[in-house]
Amino acid sequence: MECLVIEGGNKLEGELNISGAKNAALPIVMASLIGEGVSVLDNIPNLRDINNLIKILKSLGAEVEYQNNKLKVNSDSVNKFEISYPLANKMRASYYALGALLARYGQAKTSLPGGCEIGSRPIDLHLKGFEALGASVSIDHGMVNLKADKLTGAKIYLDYPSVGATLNIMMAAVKAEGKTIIENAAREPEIIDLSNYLNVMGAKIKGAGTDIIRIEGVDNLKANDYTIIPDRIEAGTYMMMAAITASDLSINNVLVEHVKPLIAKLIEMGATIEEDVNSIRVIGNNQLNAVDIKTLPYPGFPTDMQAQFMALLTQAKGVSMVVETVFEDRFAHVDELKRMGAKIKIDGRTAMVNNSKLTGAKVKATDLRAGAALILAALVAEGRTVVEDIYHIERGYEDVIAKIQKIGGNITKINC
Ligand SMILES: CC(=O)N[C@H]1[C@@H](OP(=O)(O)OP(=O)(O)OC[C@H]2O[C@@H](n3ccc(=O)[nH]c3=O)[C@H](O)[C@@H]2O)O[C@H](CO)[C@@H](O)[C@@H]1O
Ligand SMILES: C=C(OP(=O)(O)O)C(=O)O
Repeated sequence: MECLVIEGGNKLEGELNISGAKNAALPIVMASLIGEGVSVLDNIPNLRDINNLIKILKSLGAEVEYQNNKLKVNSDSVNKFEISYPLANKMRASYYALGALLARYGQAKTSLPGGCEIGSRPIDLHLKGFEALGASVSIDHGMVNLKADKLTGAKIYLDYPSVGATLNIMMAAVKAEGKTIIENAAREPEIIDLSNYLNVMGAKIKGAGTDIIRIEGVDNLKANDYTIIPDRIEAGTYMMMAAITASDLSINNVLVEHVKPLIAKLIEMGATIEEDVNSIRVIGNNQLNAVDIKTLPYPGFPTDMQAQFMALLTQAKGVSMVVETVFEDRFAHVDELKRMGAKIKIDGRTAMVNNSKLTGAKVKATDLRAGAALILAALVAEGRTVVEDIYHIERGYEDVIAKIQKIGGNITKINC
């Protein structure tokens, strides 16, 4: 097993570059299967999830080359439409094969997806959407089966603005006959990124980024090249890293509008923020104030930043309240932070966080963002922290060790 070893207490300084967005890259890579021919996708982060996705694409018969953050996909050789359990259960995004394969081949079969264990994470909204477009849906022995001789546009109201359901239904609908309208759609930047890519392949999608998405079906999509947006959650994590260590960091290759909810909270806490066109400088200090947050769909405070922000709140003066509304079970990091001395009390979906002195300990990354929160806590803790189960962190943070070392953090990977 590999672990991270972090010695806390260093001030960080300098600049770092943000990688392409995992949660945009995953659906976009899968959507490359819809376009006929070869797509070259740029700014694809080198992550465990992306490498798993490449295995999935190859298992379906696609030709894939990946080098220097560029991914070339030739979708024309796809000749299988089923993803096995060991491939699907390693990641959430395996379910995007449902929308993509249904659109291009009228059939798809996959085991129910994996991903971070942060709640029950059903896919009922995805399946209702596919059914509304005319697909038959069945679940046998844990495998989801979709079949459609023909897809027809429909009006689909999502009970909740699910990111995955919006992306999946958007993919399935691009070649459906007639018009599809997705109401109460998710508005995350990753939805806009997928819509832009599908549109450069010839799709007719309007309204991505608002809660009503309109799709006019077309006969065919032709593969095209595309560059993925920067990762707002990776950017946010390094913003919190500057604040928790009371350091001065410049974070480059960020779309500032995507991290506005985080900027607002850091300013409320008393950090100094300087915004430029594509970069943000965060200057922390030792006098941060307690604040409250409630996670919400975009443009609210992102649930994918809740764990990292909670680590930061342990260093604020006073008591902060964190309410998690998106996932019903996303506080697994609390017990691990408590091992490091964090004073946090949980009541249902609410956590009360007190100012705490953190000390290094042996902890485990229970999921991706929990792992990131532990790195943040360890960088400010007294002494040495050893983080286990770091494969979760490698699902979502490209070159995390090199990036933190570059700005002066004492972090290494060991066999443990
Ligand atoms: C790969 C990826 O992009 N993952 C992101 C995506 O996950 P994911 O797409 O799984 O998240 P959703 O937006 O779908 O989930 C939000 C809520 O809706 C519920 N739900 C969802 C679908 C469904 O069919 N039925 C249902 O009840 C979920 O259980 C959850 O409580 O958006 C989340 C919310 O921003 C992020 O935390 C994840 O990092
Ligand atoms: C929850 C996350 O990922 P996934 O949906 O892939 O599990 C995340 O990126 O924080």
